[in-house]
Amino acid sequence: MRLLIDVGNTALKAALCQQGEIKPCDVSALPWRKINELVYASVGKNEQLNGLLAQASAFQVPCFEAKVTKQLSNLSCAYQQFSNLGIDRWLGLIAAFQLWPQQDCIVIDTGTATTIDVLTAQGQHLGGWILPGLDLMTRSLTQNTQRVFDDANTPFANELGVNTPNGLKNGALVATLGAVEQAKLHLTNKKPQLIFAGGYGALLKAQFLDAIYDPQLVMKGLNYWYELSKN
Ligand SMILES: CC(C)(COP(=O)(O)O)[C@@H](O)C(=O)NCCC(=O)O
Ligand SMILES: [K+]
Repeated sequence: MRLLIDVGNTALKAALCQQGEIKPCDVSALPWRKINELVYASVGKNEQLNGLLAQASAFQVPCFEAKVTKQLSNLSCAYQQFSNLGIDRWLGLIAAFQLWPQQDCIVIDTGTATTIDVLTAQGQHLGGWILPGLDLMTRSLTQNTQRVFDDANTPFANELGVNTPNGLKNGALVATLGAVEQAKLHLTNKKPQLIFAGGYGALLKAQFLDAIYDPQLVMKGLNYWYELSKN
């Protein structure tokens, strides 16, 4: 059994992989005796991760950290300084390339930040953008203005705002949707596969026809990274 750990800036996510099946799990009750290896990716320092690595070594479970490389199988990274690319973005690209081969893809991962990455059918990562996540956008305004306020019960909607919380939330949503539309312009294929992941992935996916929401995209990418890298 393989333990997969994805550390973002907001949350640490864990999953157990057995016979290719990836299931989210709770790190407070791990079957350590059944875990053969721990594979992890982290975009920043994390005390909880350090605790898990310490437990792994206590149970003699080998640990492997995923890193960005310029090339991985036929996938190539757009960044010259490839180690500066967020590992979560690289893992999302690996998963997209494995799951939608020969297809132009746009990978949108909404977490603390919303990242957008453009990938050609040939495995060429063209690059992408880093936006504040939806909550970061709304919080930055409510915390830095006197009269913009939010309302927890107001949904994000792709509509004109007719009150302050609407204007705030819908603005964050349409700014993000607009960036996805802009990403499409960088592909000659007008119907790329849109793949959403992360906290607001389902919300964003619902705004597009034929888009995919895969909450386990980064975890699948982490698993593929390990399979592709260990050989
Ligand atoms: C942009 C990110 C913070 C997103 O991470 P997350 O929202 O999952 O915490 C992460 O991909 C990152 O640290 N990127 C490094 C800079 C770059 O990708 O160019
Ligand atoms: K993330």
